[in-house]
Amino acid sequence: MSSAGSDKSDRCAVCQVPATLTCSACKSVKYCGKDHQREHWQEHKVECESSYRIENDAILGRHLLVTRDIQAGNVIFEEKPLVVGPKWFVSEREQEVPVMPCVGCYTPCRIGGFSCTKCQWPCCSPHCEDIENPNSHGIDCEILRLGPGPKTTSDIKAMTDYYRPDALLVLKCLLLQKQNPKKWKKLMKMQSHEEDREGSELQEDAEKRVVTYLMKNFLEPLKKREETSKEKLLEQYDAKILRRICGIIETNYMVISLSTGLDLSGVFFTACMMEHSCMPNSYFQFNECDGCSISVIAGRDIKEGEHIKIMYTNMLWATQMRLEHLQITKHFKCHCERCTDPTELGSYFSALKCAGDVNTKCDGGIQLPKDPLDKKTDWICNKCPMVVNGEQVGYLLTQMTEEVKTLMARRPTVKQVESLIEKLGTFLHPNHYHMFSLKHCLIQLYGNEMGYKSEQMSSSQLQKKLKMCEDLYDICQKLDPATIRLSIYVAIIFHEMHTVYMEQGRRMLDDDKIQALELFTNAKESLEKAEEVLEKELDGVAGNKLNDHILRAMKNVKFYMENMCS
Ligand SMILES: C[S@@+](CC[C@H](N)C(=O)[O-])C[C@H]1O[C@@H](n2cnc3c(N)ncnc32)[C@H](O)[C@@H]1O
Repeated sequence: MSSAGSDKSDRCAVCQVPATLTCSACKSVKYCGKDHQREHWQEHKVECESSYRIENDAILGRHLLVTRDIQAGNVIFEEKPLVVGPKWFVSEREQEVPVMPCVGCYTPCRIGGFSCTKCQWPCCSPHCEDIENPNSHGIDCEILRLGPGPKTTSDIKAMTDYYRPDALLVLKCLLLQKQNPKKWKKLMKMQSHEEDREGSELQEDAEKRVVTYLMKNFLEPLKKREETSKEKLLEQYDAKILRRICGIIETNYMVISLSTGLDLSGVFFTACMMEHSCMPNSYFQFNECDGCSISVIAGRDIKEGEHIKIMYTNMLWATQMRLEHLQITKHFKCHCERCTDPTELGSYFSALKCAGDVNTKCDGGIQLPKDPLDKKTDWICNKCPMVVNGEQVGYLLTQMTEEVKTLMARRPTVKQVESLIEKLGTFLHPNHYHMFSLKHCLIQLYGNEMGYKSEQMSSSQLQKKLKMCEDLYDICQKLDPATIRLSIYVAIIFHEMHTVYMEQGRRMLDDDKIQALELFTNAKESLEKAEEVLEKELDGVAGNKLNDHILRAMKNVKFYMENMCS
């Protein structure tokens, strides 16, 4: 692991020799002498004046420690990116779609449409200002021009294969050494997990898609050009440095979802030091108008001495899935409170129902992993002696995952979702992650599908939907008590609760206006809660869309409260 420039240790933050001079303001960074203290000030002053500092330990590496209490909702710090570029992880399906960010300004553009007249890479318009701006596309263009271009421009496959957004991101990182040496120096200090990546599938993929591709098409021609012209454009551009950049990106990149619906990747020097926890205390937002700068915000009250923690993986995955994802992409094992608890904070998100053995039926037992951190662990029942081995559980879940995925991919009907819930319910705890996703889908189908429109649903069906919403909310609260990561899910749940209250209120209007008003008030409160949790997601397309929907629903509720209940 590379070392930090300003972590707290007994060594000089600049040259790493043993040091005794301490920064008098924060008392946390040491120097060998005044010269290095002065040299380091520009970099250090941000953290010196802030409510956190960089620490370093053997397990976490660099991480951020809070130096004074921070209230929920407060911005802990803001930072400009070292690099912003096209998406790093491009799925196989996405690789075939002929759309990529404009090589100048990142507006989505069609491959085969407009292109930069010099390098021929796709751009949004012949008048794109960034294409002409030497600070955004200048040096990229100089390198991209050296490439041979796609085999043919009449075949979309040949074009999508040639114009690779992930390789462009790596090139953008590489070119920092020319464009902005200070940023390049910082980038090179970031963790890359180079040794851990050796021989891994991710590394082999990056080798083919990025390293070999960039070397063959652009960097070997650059070498030839440099040899002929005797002029050096870049100091380092061999395969080794490209591999290192791939590791730095994979370990650190953040997904920036633009309002255009396109995702970019960003690398930030300090924000990327935030550690992972499946129980995060902070979240972040990007500001598109400010070059995609990041704001890190406290998701709950954070006490002095706590670490700033975000979530690198999916909160709605089971422990085994999260652990595997973190191991493959970030090379560590999470030991947070949720990962080490077989019940996953009392949510029973991975729990199975125990069926007992052939001779003795089990009476309502629940099966949980004995050691949740071990993939091969036995699963034991909390009521009977039944033990199932990890492999069998894995096999069962793989089958179920396939079934759930297939159903969800083809716009399922209420009946189809209900029947899969019933089928899987024989084996799975009602809170299991498969049950959660099916039920979350079902609450949105109830009220919308023909035959299940709110006005068509019976009172007991409405009650069933409401109960399902409450149960789902209860699970979300256990997994994410301050609703830091599950805002969209929770907002949907509240929105669906509101639809039930509205329908119940409408049915009461003729008989009991006071009770109807109470139900409309419940609907209004549910929408207010939805609005509140969505605040964290207002920098994204999905959050904004849902927010608009909620604002319209709120107008309707207020209309009913003001005009129908008197
Ligand atoms: C985005 S970087 C964070 C900064 C990094 N610690 C450094 O020193 O540059 C992600 C890496 O930090 C380490 N890390 C983050 N969270 C961790 C955790 N909860 N437990 C162990 N290692 C963690 C892992 O090595 C991971 O690949």
